[in-house]
Amino acid sequence: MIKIENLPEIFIKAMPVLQTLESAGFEAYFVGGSVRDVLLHRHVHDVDITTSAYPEEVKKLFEKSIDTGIKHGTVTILYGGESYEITTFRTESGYQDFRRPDHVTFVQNLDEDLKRRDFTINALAMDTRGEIVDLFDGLKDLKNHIIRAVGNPEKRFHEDALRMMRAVRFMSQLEFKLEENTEQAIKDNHELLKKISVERIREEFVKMGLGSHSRQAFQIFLDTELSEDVPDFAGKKDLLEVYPKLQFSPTTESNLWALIIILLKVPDDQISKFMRDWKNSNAMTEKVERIIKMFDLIADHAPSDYELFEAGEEILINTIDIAHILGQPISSEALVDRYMALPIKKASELAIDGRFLIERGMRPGAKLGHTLNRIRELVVSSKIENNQEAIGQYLDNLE
Ligand SMILES: Nc1ccn([C@@H]2O[C@H](COP(=O)(O)OP(=O)(O)OP(=O)(O)O)[C@@H](O)[C@H]2O)c(=O)n1
Ligand SMILES: [Mg+2]
Repeated sequence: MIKIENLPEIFIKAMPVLQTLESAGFEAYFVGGSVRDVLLHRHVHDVDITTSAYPEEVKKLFEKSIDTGIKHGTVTILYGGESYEITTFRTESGYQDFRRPDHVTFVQNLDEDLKRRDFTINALAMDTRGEIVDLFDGLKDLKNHIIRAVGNPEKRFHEDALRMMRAVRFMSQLEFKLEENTEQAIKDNHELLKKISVERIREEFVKMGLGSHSRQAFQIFLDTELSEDVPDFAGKKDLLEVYPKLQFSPTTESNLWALIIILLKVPDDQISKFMRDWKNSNAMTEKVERIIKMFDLIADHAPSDYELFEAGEEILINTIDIAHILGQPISSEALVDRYMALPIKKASELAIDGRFLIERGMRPGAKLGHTLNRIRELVVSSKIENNQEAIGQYLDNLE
């Protein structure tokens, strides 16, 4: 049996939680992503715990708990300033709608619980001594970089169709290959994805897009036809085929969307609909629209100082990145240098505000706003210095 020495701090901190459960006569293990990631020497972001104790029994053992998903056997407990999800050993039965179990059945042993998990690499458990429970050769698949469904892949995808998206997401994040039968089952069942909420699909899609092997994973996302069952992608395979052939991958969520929108040739007036179809936030939509606008602008002409200012640092960097990914010849260094040399980079850095104009006798209203904009433009393009004296002089000359 393999045993992990030198467990990361996050496990050490959680150990008393497992020990509390064990002392009360229950079994308890770390399970899922945390065990996989520690074995891969990847950062462990949270630990999930599975136990033979029923939710009510778990709650009795800890002072503070929250009923996060008590129907599904999950309680969140607070311990040592951290929160932990503790889920009772369970199987899932009766997946009428391919999404969520109709009801869960608690089971008395770990084996039954591990059997209903998605992939072999996610079906590993670790006990309080750091010993690994590996019923489905998950360790071998970890070593060989393979994503393989636990048992019958068809069954696993019928239980929860999102798992098909999780497969390509893990390919991208972990740089793993998809086992043949698992891939075939996705090809045969991709349509089940239509039953899954867009929010859940989006989460996996973004993780796939931002993983280190996103272009390879994207190819499988297309080959398996999963792409036919997500919003606005159906029938667009020829346009999306460009993605896996790109030189680089996007590194921000906004750039992932901007890139997809550019590849799909979504017209400007349809971008917000596209973003809404994917249930993106208004803030994300606005950012993506600004990046695409700047991308088009840069393709059309060398931006003025004021256009650089209006874009702002984040949009500019993202736009340069997109141009880079798409192999567009732009002088990114020169653009960044010019941006860095702008006299002001934010509207709030202007030496005057509306009050300054009012004190000089201007009445609040449209004209004041217009004057303020004009001054900002002149300051940004270095035609007036950014101080009250120089701006005052400019206003004197206007009168
Ligand atoms: N559709 C799903 C979702 C989750 N799981 C199981 O629940 C564990 C925890 O799920 P989750 O936190 O969503 O994924 P992780 O594998 O932990 O990956 P991440 O690092 O993204 O959290 C998984 O490892 C897997 O064993 C599953 O079988 N089927
Ligand atoms: Mg997890």
